Amino acid sequence: MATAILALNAGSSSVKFALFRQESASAADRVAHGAVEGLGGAHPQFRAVGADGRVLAERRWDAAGAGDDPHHGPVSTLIDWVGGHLGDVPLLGIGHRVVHGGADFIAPVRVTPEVMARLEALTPFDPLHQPASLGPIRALGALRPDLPQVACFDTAFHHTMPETARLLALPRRYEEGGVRRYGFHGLSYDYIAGRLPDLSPRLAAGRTVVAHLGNGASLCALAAGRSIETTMGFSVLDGLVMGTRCGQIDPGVLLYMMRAEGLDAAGIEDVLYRRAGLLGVSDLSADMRDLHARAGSDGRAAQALALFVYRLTQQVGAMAASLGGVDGLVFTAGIGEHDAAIRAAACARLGWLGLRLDGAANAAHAPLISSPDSAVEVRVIPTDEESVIRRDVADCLGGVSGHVADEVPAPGFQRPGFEGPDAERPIAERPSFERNDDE
Ligand SMILES: Nc1ncnc2c1ncn2[C@@H]1O[C@H](COP(=O)(O)OP(=O)(O)O)[C@@H](O)[C@H]1O
Ligand SMILES: CC(=O)OP(=O)(O)O
Ligand SMILES: [Mg+2]
Repeated sequence: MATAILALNAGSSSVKFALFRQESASAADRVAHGAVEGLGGAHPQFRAVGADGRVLAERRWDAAGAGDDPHHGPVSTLIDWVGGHLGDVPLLGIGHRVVHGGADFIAPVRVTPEVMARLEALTPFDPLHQPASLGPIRALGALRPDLPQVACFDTAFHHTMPETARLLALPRRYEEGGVRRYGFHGLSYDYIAGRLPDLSPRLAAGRTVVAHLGNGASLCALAAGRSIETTMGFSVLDGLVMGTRCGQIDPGVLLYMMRAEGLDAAGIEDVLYRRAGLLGVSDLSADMRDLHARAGSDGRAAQALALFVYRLTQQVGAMAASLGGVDGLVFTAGIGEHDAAIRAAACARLGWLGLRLDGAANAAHAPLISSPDSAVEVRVIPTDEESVIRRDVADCLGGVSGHVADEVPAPGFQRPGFEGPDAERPIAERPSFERNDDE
């Protein structure tokens, strides 16, 4: 019998969703997707689009008088629409992207009041994403207590990182309190790792740097498909320059903000999460498309682009050092999938790795964009966090799981044959950096 699964991906101002219909263990189809946008604003709006791109529903409403919970109205609109759209097909459950799972949650988990309490306790670790992740779960729990909900964690995929990579150089008591590196964007990296065996057995078995470049941006070092390092750490602020987040920063700057400007925690949080990054440097926009459009005439827009690419390539170098070389580079998410100019600029700076871009393939957004003589295989793979959530829900609730589950290994899956860079294996014995079969 057919069943359905709803996958939610909540951000600070929007909730994206995908609705899957599963006929059997081998067939799961995305029948609709869409978003509620403008959360917290005066006029949130809901839009659902079918698999063929046709708009199935559009609603806009007045948030005034909707009560204290900004998620209640949007979530009730969504779940009512889903029920009507599915007709007789039962909804098996709802999966949620939850950004922080802390040290304990290294696999998807069915939401219970006890699980919710533990996830709420992680809010100080990510004061912006965690409430956005948990809001829809709470609202749905109140509206539809009969529906099972599953939390799928952005942190879980990185549980394979070696201990050394997890440590921050702080007094031990911080580590004992959970102040250590976690890594994020794990649902996206899980999806990419699951695609590699089909797309490139060489990258699936080798050393691959994945660049998830969206509003939030990070890199992941995959050794035989497992995360061994990533640029985000304790929080989603670390690593690359992002739309409005600072990325890697000297902590001395925070002390300066406190002492010289008198900023408190909320003030610093506002600067680092919402006013920094591309927006802060350009003083113009957090959106790459705006910056490209203005870079010719606006020096600060050009500088923001240059800094984004500079830090990106520097940190690809750091991932390469952790992996002991690089066989592949994968671009994904909004910028990674669509911005040929950023990919070209980054690849030009990575020539020292033996990387050679195929300019025409890159301009055409082809799946393989490196030239045949490149020592590093460069690919563009559109990410799909929602299909990983669907797989996790199906696995967690013991129902059927469809084709993605066959492609994407479950969290905790241990691929044989690569112990990671902390293994006692000399670099010379690891797969060669120059592994081009044509050479
Ligand atoms: N055609 C494009 N060219 C350049 N950048 C793009 C393009 N399309 C989207 N982007 C960038 O992608 C970013 C959003 O990426 P996305 O993965 O959708 O982010 P998120 O899921 O974190 O909200 C936007 O801020 C924009 O800068
Ligand atoms: C973890 C994170 O930064 O998520 P997003 O890119 O959706 O903001
Ligand atoms: Mg995203």
